[in-house]
Amino acid sequence: MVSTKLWNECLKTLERELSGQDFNVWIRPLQALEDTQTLRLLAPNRFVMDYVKQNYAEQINALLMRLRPSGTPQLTLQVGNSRVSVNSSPATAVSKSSLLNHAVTSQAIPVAQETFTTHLNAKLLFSHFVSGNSNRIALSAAKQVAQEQGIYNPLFIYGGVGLGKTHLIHAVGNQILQKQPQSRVLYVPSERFVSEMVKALHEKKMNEFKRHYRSVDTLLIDDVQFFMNKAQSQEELFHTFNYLFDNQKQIIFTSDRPPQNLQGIEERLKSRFSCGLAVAVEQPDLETRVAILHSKAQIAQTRLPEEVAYFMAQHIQSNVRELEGALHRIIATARFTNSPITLTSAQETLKDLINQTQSHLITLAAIQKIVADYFRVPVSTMRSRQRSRQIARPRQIAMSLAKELTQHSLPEIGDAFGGRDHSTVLYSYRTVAKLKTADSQVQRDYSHLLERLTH
Ligand SMILES: Nc1ncnc2c1ncn2[C@@H]1O[C@H](COP(=O)(O)OP(=O)(O)OP(=O)(O)O)[C@@H](O)[C@H]1O
Repeated sequence: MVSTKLWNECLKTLERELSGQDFNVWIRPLQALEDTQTLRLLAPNRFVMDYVKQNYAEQINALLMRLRPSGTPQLTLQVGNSRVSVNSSPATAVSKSSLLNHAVTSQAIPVAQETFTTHLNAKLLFSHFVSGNSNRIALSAAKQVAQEQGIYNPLFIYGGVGLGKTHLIHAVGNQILQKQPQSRVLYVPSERFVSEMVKALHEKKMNEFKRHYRSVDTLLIDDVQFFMNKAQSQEELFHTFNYLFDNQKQIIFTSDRPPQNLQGIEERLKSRFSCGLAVAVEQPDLETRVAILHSKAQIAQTRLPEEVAYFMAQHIQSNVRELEGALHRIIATARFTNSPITLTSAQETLKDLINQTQSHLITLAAIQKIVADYFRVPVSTMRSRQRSRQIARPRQIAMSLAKELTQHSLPEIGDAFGGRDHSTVLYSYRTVAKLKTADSQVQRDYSHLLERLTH
C-alpha cells in the first residue's frame, strides 16, 4: 500500500492556491509515491512533467517545508504511473488504460465500409495558433490530447465567439493524423450532426448513421450549444458518446459556454461533458492580438508595420475573427492599390469599423473608477502617492489597462495617475504582464476587469 498522506495535504493547499483550471490540468493528474525522505511525483507524460517542473516545483517545495519543517522530504518528478509498477522505468510506466481508468467493453467496433472523410481544415494547425494568457491552458490541454488521446476525455473547450475554439480542435485532429495517418479522426459541427441524423431518420438509415459515428477514433464536435432543446439529437449524442468513451476513443467538444450553463441540455449529457476536463478560451490581451496579427500577416506573406498592428489591436478587441477580417481588408486594399500598408492607409481603410467602436471608447477616468471599485479602494488612490501594495497593485493594473485599451500616450497615462512619468507606466505594464503569467489570481482579476470595460 503506497502512502500519499503528505501529498494529500499538499493537494488541499494547492487546490486553494491555484485556479481551478491550473489545478485540474497540471496537479490533479500527478500521482505520488512517498516515504519519509522522498516525495516522488509521477506525471502522465513528459509534457505535464516539464510544465510542473518549470511552474510549480518551487511552490510545492515551499509547501513541503511548511508542512514538514523538520525532515522535509526531497521532491522528484518523473513520467510514470504508480498503478502500473512502482519500480518501472519512466519509459515503460505510462499506461493509457490506467489513465483512462475505464473498462473496455466487449462490444466490437463495427467496421465501416464507406470512404471516410475527416472534414478537417488542414490549415488550422498548432503552429499557426498564437499562445497567450487567454488561451494558454486550453492550448496546453489540446496539445496533450493530440499527443496522448484519452488523457482528458472528453476535453471540453468553451469561450466566446471567434476566440479560437474551432482552430484548436482542428489542430488536435491534424496533429493526430500527422502521427497516425490511419486514424479515423472526424470533425463535425453540431449542426451537421443534427441534420445528418434527421436525414437518416427520414430515410430509415439510422443504423448507418450510428455505425459511422461509432467507427471513429477521435470525434471532434464543434458548438454543442446547438444541441440545446433538441431532445432526440441529444439522445443520439449521448449514446454515441457512451459508445466511444467505453471504447477509449477520444472526444472533444467546443461550446460558447461552460457545461453547467447549457440550459436545455439534459443533465446526464451535461455530466458527460464535464467528466473529463473543461477549459476556457478568453479574450486575448493586446500583446496577443498584436502577435496574432503578425502571424496572420506572415501566413499571407505580407509585411505588417508594428504601428499598424498596434493600431488595429487597440481598436478591435472583441474577437479574433473580426481582427482577421480587418487584416484581410487592409491586405486586399494594399494589393488593389498596389501600395504598401501604412498607418494612414490602415486608418482610412478601417474608418467605418473604427468609427463604430469610437462610441465605446474607454476613458482613463472610467478605468480608474472600475478598477478602484473592483478592488474596493477609493478612486482617489489611483492618483495618490501611496505605495502600499494594497494600493499599488490596483494602480498598476489600472495603468496597464489604460495602455491596453486607450489611445493615450504613456506620458498622458502617467499624468492621469498622479503625475507619474512614462517609465513608471511602462514598468507597471510589464510587471502586470509578468504577474498575469505567474499568478492566476492576477490573471483572473485582469480578465474580469477587461471584460467589464469592453462589454
Ligand atoms: N490564438 C490564435 N492564434 C491564431 N489564430 C487565432 C487564434 N484565436 C483565433 N484565431 C483565428 O480566429 C478565427 C476565429 O477562430 P475560431 O473559428 O476557431 O473561433 P471559435 O472560437 O470557434 O468561434 P465560434 O464560437 O464562432 O465558432 C480563425 O481564423 C482562427 O484561426
